[in-house]
Amino acid sequence: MTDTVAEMNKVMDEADCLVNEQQVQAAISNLADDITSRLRDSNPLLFCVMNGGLILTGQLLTQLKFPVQAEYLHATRYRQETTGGILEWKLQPEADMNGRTVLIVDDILDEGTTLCAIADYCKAHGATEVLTAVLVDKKHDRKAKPGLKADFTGLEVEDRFLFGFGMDYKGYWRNAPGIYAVKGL
Ligand SMILES: O=P(O)(O)OC[C@H]1O[C@H](OP(=O)(O)OP(=O)(O)O)[C@H](O)[C@@H]1O
Ligand code: HPA
Repeated sequence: MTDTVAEMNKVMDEADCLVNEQQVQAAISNLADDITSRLRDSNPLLFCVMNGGLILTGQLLTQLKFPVQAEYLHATRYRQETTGGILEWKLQPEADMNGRTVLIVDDILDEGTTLCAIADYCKAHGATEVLTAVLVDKKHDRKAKPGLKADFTGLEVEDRFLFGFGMDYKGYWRNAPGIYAVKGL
C-alpha cells in the first residue's frame, strides 16, 4: 500500500460521520422535488460545477421530472488545500445561455465565492435568471456576502472540513458515501 493510500484510509478511520448515506439520499430527493416544482416549466440549462458537483448532479438528474439540458463547467479555488484561494476557471461554459434560466449545481456553498463568481459569469453572458443548488451549506459567518444562501440547499452542516459525496480532502474521498469531517479540522 502506498503512503498516500494508508494516510487516506487513516483519515477515514478517524473522521466523524456527520450525515449518513440515507440522510444524504433523503436530502437529494427533497432537493429534486423542490427543483422540479420551481423549474419544470422553465426549460433550464443546468451546469454541473466540476469536480465537486459531479456526484450530486448525477444523483439529482435522474430525479428531476422534466426534460433537462445538462452541461458542465470547471472552476476551482481550493486545489489540495483546506482554505480557498483565487478562483481559477479551468473550463468556462460553452453552451449558449443567452435568455435562459440557468441552474448551477455544486457540492458545497462554503464561503460562496465560487458560486457568486459563476453566477456573475452566467449573468454577464445573458442568462435571464441564475439559480443555485448545493448539497451542503456550511454554517459560519464568513460568507462572501452576508446571509448568502443557495436557492436550493440539501443540508446545513457544521463548520468543519468536510469530505464525501463529491467533496474531497487533498483530492481523495469524493466517493465517500456520506458526509464526513476530517479529525481536527
Ligand atoms: O464556497 P467556496 O468557499 O467558494 O467553496 C466551494 C467550492 O469549493 C470546492 O471546489 P474546489 O475549489 O475544491 O474544486 P473541486 O470542485 O475541483 O474540488 C467545492 O466543490 C465548491 O465548488
Ligand atoms: O469543507 C470542504 N470540503 C471539501 N471541499 C470544500 N470546498 C470548500 N469547502 C470544502
